[in-house]
Amino acid sequence: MTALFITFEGPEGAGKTTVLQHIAQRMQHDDVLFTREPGGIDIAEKIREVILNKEHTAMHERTEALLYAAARAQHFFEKVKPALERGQHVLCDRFIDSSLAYQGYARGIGMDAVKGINEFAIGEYMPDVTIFFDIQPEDGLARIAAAAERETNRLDVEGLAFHHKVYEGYERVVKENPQRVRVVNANQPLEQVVADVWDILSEVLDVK
Ligand SMILES: Nc1ncnc2c1ncn2[C@@H]1O[C@H](COP(=O)(O)OP(=O)(O)OP(=O)(O)O)[C@@H](O)[C@H]1O
Ligand SMILES: Cc1cn([C@H]2C[C@H](O)[C@@H](COP(=O)(O)O)O2)c(=O)[nH]c1=O
Repeated sequence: MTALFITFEGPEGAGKTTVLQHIAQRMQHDDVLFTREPGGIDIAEKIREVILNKEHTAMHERTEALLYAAARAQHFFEKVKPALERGQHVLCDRFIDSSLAYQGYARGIGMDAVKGINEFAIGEYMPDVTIFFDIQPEDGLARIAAAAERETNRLDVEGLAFHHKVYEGYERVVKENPQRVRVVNANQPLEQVVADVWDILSEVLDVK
C-alpha cells in the first residue's frame, strides 16, 4: 500500500493532540509516524519557539507566515518526505491548512498569497487526507482555559474575533477541498471523537 500523508486540523483546543495520542496508543503498526507542526524536528521546534513566544508582540504577519513556511519546509524535507519514501504513513498535527486559515484568512494576508509562499517552501506536496476537527472557537478556547497544564501561546491569546476568522478560514478550506478534507464533530465526548477518527483511518489505512 502506498504510504499516506494524513493531517489533523482545527481551531484551538479542538482536541487534535489528545486524539492523536489515543490513536498512537491504539495503533499496532510501526509503519506510522506521528509528528506535528510547527515543529516535529529540531530546527522547526526552534522556529516554533520564536513564533509562539508571547513576548513577540511586534511580529509582523508576513514574518509570521514566512516562519511557519520555513518550519514546514525543514520538517517536510527532513522528516515527512523521507518517512513517506520509506513506506511509513505520516499523521501530522497541523499543516498547510493552518497557514491558510490563520495567516491567509484570519491575519488577512490572503489565501492565495499564503499558497504562493508555501509552494516555494514545499513545492506541490499536499496531504492525501485531512481530518478537520469541527468545534466553535468559544468551546475550544474554554477547554484550553480549563486545562491547567496547558501553557497559552501568542496565537491562543488573540481575541475571539480572530478565532472566529480562523474558523471561517477553515470553512473555506473544507468547502474548497471536498475530496481531501473529512469533517469530524469535535464537540463530543473524547471517546466518540476518537472512534470517529478511527473509522476514517480504518477506511483509508490498513489499521487494526
Ligand atoms: N472531546 C473532548 N472533550 C472534552 N475535552 C477535550 C476533548 N478533547 C480534548 N479535550 C481537552 O481539551 C484540551 C485541548 O485539547 P488538545 O490540546 O488535544 O487540543 P488541540 O486541538 O491539540 O489544541 P491546540 O491546537 O490549540 O494545541 C485538553 O485539555 C484536552 O484534554
Ligand atoms: C502550523 C500552523 C500553526 N499555526 C498556529 C495554530 C496554533 O495557534 C499554533 C500551534 O500551536 P499548537 O498547540 O501546536 O496547535 O500555531 C498557524 O497559525 N499557522 C500554521 O501554519
